[in-house]
Amino acid sequence: MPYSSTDEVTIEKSPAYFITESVPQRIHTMNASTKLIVIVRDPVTRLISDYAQLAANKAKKDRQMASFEDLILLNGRKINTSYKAVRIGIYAIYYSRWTQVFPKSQVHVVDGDRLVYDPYPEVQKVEQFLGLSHRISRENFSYNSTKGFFCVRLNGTSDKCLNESKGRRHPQIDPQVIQILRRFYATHNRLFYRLVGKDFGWPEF
Ligand SMILES: Nc1ncnc2c1ncn2[C@@H]1O[C@H](COP(=O)(O)OS(=O)(=O)O)[C@@H](OP(=O)(O)O)[C@H]1O
Repeated sequence: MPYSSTDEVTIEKSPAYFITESVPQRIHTMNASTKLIVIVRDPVTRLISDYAQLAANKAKKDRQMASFEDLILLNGRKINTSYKAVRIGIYAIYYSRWTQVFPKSQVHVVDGDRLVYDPYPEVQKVEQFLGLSHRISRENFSYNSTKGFFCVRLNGTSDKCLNESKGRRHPQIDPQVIQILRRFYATHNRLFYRLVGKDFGWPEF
């Protein structure tokens, strides 16, 4: 990480840090005052998004992906917990790991579902958490109906949207499989809500 001067905040983003066991202690050893931000979304949607991303990457190489159901279910009914993308959604495991090393006051959890449909309040909370004065306003977000997402408006006119690899169309999944997944994640989600002190309201059925 580069050094920051007193009027700078250095930000680094690595999604895999959240789940990698060795990372919390290594970051703490590097700088114990580091502030951590994690963006979470309904783990079922996260899992489908993960699958859509892998399928899109395979399609680019003219390769086909196994079906979602074949990957996440054993014998068509039981959740395959050895599938990495399934385990990533058990946020309580990873959050506990981080908060054994860092105080909870240094870990901010962003509601990723809300970040999509109403980004401003989530971004405001991040400014506050980082101790920054409020510079971002509602006018800095404009809804792009073609993309179906908010984009960032910087100088009043030009919009910066995320590229097409973000916000892909998700595949249709059998509602029964969704139900099995929702039941599987429900207990883990409730534990996560307790640990964070916030109910994200992810569907359980
Ligand atoms: N404004 C805006 N525009 C487009 N997409 C948005 C936006 N805000 C949040 N998102 C959601 O970000 C999801 C992609 O996040 P990733 O997990 O791939 O991000 S990363 O791995 O940390 O880079 C991506 O998930 P998918 O919809 O599954 O692609 C989006 O839902």
